[in-house]
Amino acid sequence: MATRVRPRNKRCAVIGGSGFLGRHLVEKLLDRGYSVSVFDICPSCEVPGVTFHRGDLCDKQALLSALKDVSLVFHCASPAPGSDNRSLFERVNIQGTRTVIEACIEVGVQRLVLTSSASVVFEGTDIKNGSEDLPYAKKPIDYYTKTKIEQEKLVLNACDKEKGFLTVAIRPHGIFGPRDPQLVPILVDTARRGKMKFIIGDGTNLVDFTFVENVVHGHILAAERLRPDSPICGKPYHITNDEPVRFWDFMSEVLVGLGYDPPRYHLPYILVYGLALLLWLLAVILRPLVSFKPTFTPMRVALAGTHHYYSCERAKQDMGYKPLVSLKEGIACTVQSYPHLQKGD
Ligand SMILES: NC(=O)C1=CN([C@@H]2O[C@H](COP(=O)(O)OP(=O)(O)OC[C@H]3O[C@@H](n4cnc5c(N)ncnc54)[C@H](OP(=O)(O)O)[C@@H]3O)[C@@H](O)[C@H]2O)C=CC1
Ligand SMILES: CC(C)CCC[C@@H](C)[C@H]1CC[C@H]2C3=C(CC[C@]12C)[C@@]1(C)CCC(=O)C[C@@H]1CC3
Repeated sequence: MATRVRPRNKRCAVIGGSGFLGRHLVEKLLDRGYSVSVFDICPSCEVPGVTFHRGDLCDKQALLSALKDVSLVFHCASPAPGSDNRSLFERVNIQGTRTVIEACIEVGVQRLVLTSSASVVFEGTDIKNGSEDLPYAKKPIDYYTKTKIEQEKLVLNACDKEKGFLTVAIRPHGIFGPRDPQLVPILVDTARRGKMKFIIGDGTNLVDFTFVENVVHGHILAAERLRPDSPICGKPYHITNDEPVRFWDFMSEVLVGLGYDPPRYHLPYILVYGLALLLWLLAVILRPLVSFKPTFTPMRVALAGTHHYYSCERAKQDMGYKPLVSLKEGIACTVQSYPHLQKGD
């Protein structure tokens, strides 16, 4: 069978393309006529039509061969936030991202789109309709956030119109959707262990949850608008569903959709946060002897008990972004994609 040769600007690579967001992105890029290579440490990307390169993004030689002939790179690889492994985060998100930038420049990649996170400005206190002008968190709550900040700075500072290397960072928040390995599975696991009975705080805190297809849409718009004359070069952009929702209403809707009871009883935020800090400290101290991972980490408790929603006005203005799927549709689609997590299964 003859293979169609695509123009270089339609040849892209997705680093982290086997992951949750990465794989949705790969599928949409293929639909839009891109030829796609995936570079990932995890070998689970079996999407037909994709060239798969297995490797660690800290390995420059492996990257150089995977990025040959590619003009556009999406970097959406990261260790999972729950891993709480400082050296892994530093190695992959900081040193690894440096390596990605060097490799891109060496092989002549012209555009690099980073998946950052809106959490780079989150310090555990309320953020209401936060814009991209908010400063980076001075005291990030965890190593994931700390290294995502450094990663974003590296990518945005590497933007160089003279050298023809353009970069942009997309900051999604609370991504959910089919095949998400985090939000719904952790929620259901917590419910199955009988720990989802409590609302942390008064339950009125508003947050952003963003359906994965909207996040993908934001990435592709950014990539296609990344030209030397564009205002988006070297800048970060929030991508959300633009429908802040009460954290506990969202959790309840997902739980009820899957057949579980919603949480009912209230616990004071400060008490739960203090307990989570204590548990985290215990886990660190006891790590040489026993390994246990608390469900209620300080970061999760902070996310569950504060306002954190962001304005995506800038993405609307500069790249014509508009969410394609509403929160209601996104939740329905997500719930029905997890038949195995339904109560009783
Ligand atoms: N999920 C969310 O709510 C949000 C996510 N983000 C960001 O979006 C991006 C994608 O997240 P998501 O899809 O949820 O995460 P996933 O864990 O599903 O995907 C990340 C992928 O990167 C791979 N990876 C990890 N380390 C390396 C490495 N050293 N070299 C090559 N590949 C590696 C992972 O493999 P393995 O599974 O084997 O580790 C995985 O396949 C991340 O950058 C994350 O920080 C931002 C905001 C919110
Ligand atoms: C146990 C319950 C209190 C909470 C269960 C749900 C949580 C697992 C998720 C709710 C908000 C999510 C979230 C992220 C991970 C999963 C949650 C904590 C991120 C930390 C993922 C990475 C990011 O960049 C930011 C996300 C914010 C929201």
